[in-house]
Amino acid sequence: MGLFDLFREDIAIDLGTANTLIIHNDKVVVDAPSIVARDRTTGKIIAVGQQARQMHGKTHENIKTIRPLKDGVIADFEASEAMIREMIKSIPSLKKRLIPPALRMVICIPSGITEVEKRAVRDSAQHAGAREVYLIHEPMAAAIGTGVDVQEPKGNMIIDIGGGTTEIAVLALGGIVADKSIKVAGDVFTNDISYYMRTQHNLYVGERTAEEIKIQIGSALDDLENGPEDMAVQGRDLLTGKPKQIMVTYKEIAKALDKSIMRIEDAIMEALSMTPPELAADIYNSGIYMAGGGSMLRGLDKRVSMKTDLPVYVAEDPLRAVVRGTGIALKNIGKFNFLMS
Ligand SMILES: Nc1ncnc2c1ncn2[C@@H]1O[C@H](COP(=O)(O)OP(=O)(O)OP(=O)(O)O)[C@@H](O)[C@H]1O
Repeated sequence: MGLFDLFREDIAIDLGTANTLIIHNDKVVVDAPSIVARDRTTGKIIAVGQQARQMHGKTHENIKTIRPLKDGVIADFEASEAMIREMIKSIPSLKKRLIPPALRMVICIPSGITEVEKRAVRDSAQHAGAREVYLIHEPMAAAIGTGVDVQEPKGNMIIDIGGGTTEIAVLALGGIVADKSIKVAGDVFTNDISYYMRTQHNLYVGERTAEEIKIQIGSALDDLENGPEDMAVQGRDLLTGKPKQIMVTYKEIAKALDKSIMRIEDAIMEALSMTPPELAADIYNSGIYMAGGGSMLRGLDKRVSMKTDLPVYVAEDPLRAVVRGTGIALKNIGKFNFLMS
């Protein structure tokens, strides 16, 4: 270990549209919503993560809550930099250091990202204190985090359904052979539910409520073996303006999400059709891996399996697969040639 190593700390970041996760010393030390609250008058950041999320949708005119990332990429540079900085500051094991450490970071980025968007991630990290920044494509990180050996001469298909993007990639020999990225993922599902509530029930629900509905009773199939119980949903009646409650079934949510899921299915079919035949044969044998929070939607694995006639495996703890993979990449910086410095 060199002298420099004593002052260096390594962290892996999954900078997501919905959630940001950080691994330090093999442990997930940050797992928080990607939200920042800013005071409009002073311009100061007053809260990030969970605390900012609690304010989301409930702010008065002096406070603004911002989601710094949109569709997997940085939409508000200043807010994302502040968010990264505050989240790093909150890591208990780093707080103890008398001298601020030189940070080496591995950050994952969507595969369809432009050079300008890549630059924004790198700059945000550097402004937040990183000395060395390495980037890794999200599907690669998701595959590693799911336990796939990405270096072997064998094709593997991974689908990462996050908040802003669904990334579908065929990986072999440490590289991405075919990929398709679409902006249909968890956030669109949430919007579909809000739209359904407004148009079918005249009920205006906020983003948080729509997301709760998705998590509690969301489904990709309208016929589940053990379907969830109906859910009581409160919001504002669009006709009378009064607060109101209605009961919602999972079958209704399956209907609300159907079109968006069809777009994901189409993207998967397109990625499969771009796959070279030898790798297609491998995928036929090994099936498809799914990760990301969106993959937790009830029945989605079954629906993709029915569409592709392939077995589908959902990662253990899908919300953490990407950061787990990023953490493994961090430990193997010298070994993994697909890490971009
Ligand atoms: N049980 C669940 N069922 C359905 N969706 C879920 C569930 N739990 C979380 N989600 C959704 O998963 C999404 C977040 O997933 P994830 O943290 O993997 O995304 P992200 O990495 O922040 O986004 P991106 O990769 O697009 O930048 C959110 O839209 C959230 O509502």
